[in-house]
Order: sequence, then structure tokens, then C-alpha cells
Amino acid sequence: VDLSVTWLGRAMPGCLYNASGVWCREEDELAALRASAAAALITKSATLAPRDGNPEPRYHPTPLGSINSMGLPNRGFDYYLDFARRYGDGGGKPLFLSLSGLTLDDNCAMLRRLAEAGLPALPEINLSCPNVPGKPQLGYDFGATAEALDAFDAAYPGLYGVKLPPYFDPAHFAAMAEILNRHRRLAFVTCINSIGNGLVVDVDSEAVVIKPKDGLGGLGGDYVLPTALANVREFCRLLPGKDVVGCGGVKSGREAFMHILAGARAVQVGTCLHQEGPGAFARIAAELAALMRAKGYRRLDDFRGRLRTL
Ligand SMILES: O=C(O)c1[nH]c(=O)[nH]c(=O)c1Cl
Repeated sequence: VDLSVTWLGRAMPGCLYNASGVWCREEDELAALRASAAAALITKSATLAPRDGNPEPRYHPTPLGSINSMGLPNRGFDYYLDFARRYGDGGGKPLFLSLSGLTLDDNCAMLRRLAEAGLPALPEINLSCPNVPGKPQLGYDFGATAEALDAFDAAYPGLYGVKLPPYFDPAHFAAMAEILNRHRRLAFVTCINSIGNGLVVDVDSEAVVIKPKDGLGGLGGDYVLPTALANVREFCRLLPGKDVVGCGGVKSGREAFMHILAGARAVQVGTCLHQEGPGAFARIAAELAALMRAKGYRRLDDFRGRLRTL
């Protein structure tokens, strides 16, 4: 079976890669991803200047997934741009740079610098970080999102994507789609980021499990799979001509299959990668291939977007 993906004028040897933020903050982590069965790489969301992020504990695994309030710890844009310069074409594995400026000007400055560098790396602009105290998620402010995308178009001449927060209402899917469809070079959306501001409680300690925001953090893993699939399927329907990358709750070939059935062009792995490490990509790919073989599918196009309704 063939798990390869061709999109954005690039070819990927498979369909799985990391979710931004997981195993991608440091150069050695990115090198491990590149050496793994991941079919692409994306860097930790960059701010213009380096950041330490929120106080620890700020990540906590649970039986059903994870909660995090990292607070955008990253090495700063120059570090990831330098990595991208030395990455070249990555031996056939596309590189994406996640950008999460604290202001619109910062995002535009990073986009301009990326454009000037003239590298194959593509930006995935993060509209959905839920964990910077005092900073609301851009993706939940439709006016601000519309303004930001106009500025991104002016700052960056190439193809770009955005990382969206989960939406939970058809009116919101429609409102976002109306805005996103105004932008021809906005070539892909990644659905979803963590479900923001959940609260995990430890019965024994009678306490929360992470320090920032009195325990509030973004949820990942099993908690988010149905929401992720809904966002993938709705935006595939509402954004003709754009690609949707599925992210959320992928821990085996089965969830990867679900995301592609819902329409995903490619699939990102977050919480499961954090817990298992880069070996997860070979395992999930093998499971997906076995599932495809059992169903008589030879390539992803044989079933992508074919989710049946009743
Ligand atoms: O706290 C974080 O660094 C973080 N955590 C998330 O779950 N999603 C994001 O986009 C970011 Cl930027």
C-alpha cells in the first residue's frame, strides 16, 4: 500500500508527521524526527524572541491523553529559521515552520524574514495557542483573524497555512470558512489545536496537575478525537481547494484512518508522540497500512473524504 501524499507542490513519503509543539523545540529533537518514519517535520511555534514559557509543572499525561500549559517556550524565530536554512529539502521530508507571534506585527516580521530567506520551508501560522496568560486565542476572534490574514497576505508572497483551534458550532465553522476562503494563498488549515482551558483534577492530592493558570490547560489525546474529526470534516466541506491537516487523538492506524476518511490530506501526531517518542510514526504507519490492506485500499485517495453519512 502507498501512504504517500502530494500537496503544496511537494511530495511526502508518508502521511504522518508531528504536531507543532511536540518533539520539535530543540534541534536534536527535530533531527530525531527527521531520522524517524515521520514524513514531514514542523517546528515548535516560534515567537520573535526566545521564551522560557510558563512555570512547571506545565505538562501532564493522563490515561485519556494530556493537558498542557507550556506558555510558548521556544528558542525564538532565528533559531528555527537557521535550522530551516541548514535543512535544505530534508531528503524528501517537507519542513514546516510554526509561527506564533505575540502580536500581529511580530507575526508579519517573521513572515517577511521567512520570505526573504527564500527557503522551501512553509509557515503554519498558529491562531490558537491557548496558554499565554492574557492573550486570547486569535482564532476565536473572527474580526481579528480577518485582519491578521489580510496582513499575512501582505507580508508573505507564498503559500501558507494556519493552525486552528477547535470550533463547536456550525455558525462558527461557517464564519471562519467565510474568512479563510478570501485568501487564495492560504493553502491549508490544520485542525485542531488542543481543546483549550480544560481542568484535570487529582483525587488523591485533591489538587490540579499543572501550575500555570491554576491548572487550566489545553487537552490532547482521546479527549479531543471526535472534535478533531468534526473540524476536519466540516472544514474539508467548507474550504474548496484547500487542504486540511488532521490533528487530534491519533494514537494508532485507526485514528489516522478516521482523519483521512473525514478528508485529511495528512495527519499530525501530538500527545501520542510525546508519550511514545518518534517510534510512534513507524507503528502508526504500519497499522494504517494493515487496515488499508484489510479493506482493499491501495492508496489514501481510495478513501480520503469518503466518510459515509447515514
Ligand atoms: O502552551 C503552548 O506552548 C501551546 N500549547 C498548545 O496546546 N497549543 C499551542 O499552540 C501552544 Cl503554543
